[in-house]
Amino acid sequence: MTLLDVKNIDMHYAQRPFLFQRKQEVPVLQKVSFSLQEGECLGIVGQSGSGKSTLGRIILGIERPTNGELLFQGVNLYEAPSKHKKRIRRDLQAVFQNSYHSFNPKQTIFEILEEPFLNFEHFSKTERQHKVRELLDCVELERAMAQNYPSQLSGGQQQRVNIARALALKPKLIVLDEAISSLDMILQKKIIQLLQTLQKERQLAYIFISHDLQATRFMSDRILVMQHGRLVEEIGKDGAYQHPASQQLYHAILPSHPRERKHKTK
Ligand SMILES: Nc1ncnc2c1ncn2[C@@H]1O[C@H](COP(=O)(O)OP(=O)(O)OP(=O)(O)O)[C@@H](O)[C@H]1O
Repeated sequence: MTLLDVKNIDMHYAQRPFLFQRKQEVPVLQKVSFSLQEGECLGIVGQSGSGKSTLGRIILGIERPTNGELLFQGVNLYEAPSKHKKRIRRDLQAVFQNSYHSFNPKQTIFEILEEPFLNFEHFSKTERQHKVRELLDCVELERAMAQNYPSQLSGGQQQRVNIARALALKPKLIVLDEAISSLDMILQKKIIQLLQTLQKERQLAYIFISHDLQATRFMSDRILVMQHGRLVEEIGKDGAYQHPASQQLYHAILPSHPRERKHKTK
């Protein structure tokens, strides 16, 4: 079943071309349309500045597009009455790249993870403690870590806390914007495996935004390639890269062995 329908999204920002010049409307997204099925992982790749994060913010309801429609389970995200919006906010969560900056450093991990329940549920303290323990188990973090502060955790552990927080309200879709980019290769693999397990267990859908084609390919059922604010190609799981923008991204991946690198640049 279709979870998300993105229809003809345009986004313009007012930018000053040069100092002291009058602001002009610059198109950052143009006629972006796609849909996402329940439980699907859709990758969005593109070079820096192609509009990936802007699109992610629009999907999350953080920014309103200049034109176009966004339907979440058939409900228009920007026109919905507040009761519906609250429901959509639960179902739509995000994990961003810089995990540390998304925390209040004065809160313990327990306080960070109990917050969604305080905001959206009427659980007792004991129920919240139980739920936080469940979340820590889910992302394979020690329960004792609940008493720590974010600064006492490694980057990988912080990103697990972020994923746990995103999972708290049992969402239907998580937008992962460069969510593994700041981690080393081994941690990236572990987090991808964790995300894939959670996806299967919970029928979760992901939008996996990245400039890393290799990681996105590994993670996604389908990939959309963006260039200058437009979707220029859709690639299936084992599909070939046809568009020059996709090929450029593909050729930017350095194979691990120098012999393969030589072969690839031919
Ligand atoms: N609030 C804003 N005001 C003006 N311009 C903006 C704003 N946000 C983004 N832009 C512009 O929109 C374009 C796309 O930015 P965006 O961050 O969406 O790209 P991206 O593909 O996610 O890049 P990266 O991979 O580097 O994060 C850029 O040229 C950027 O300068």
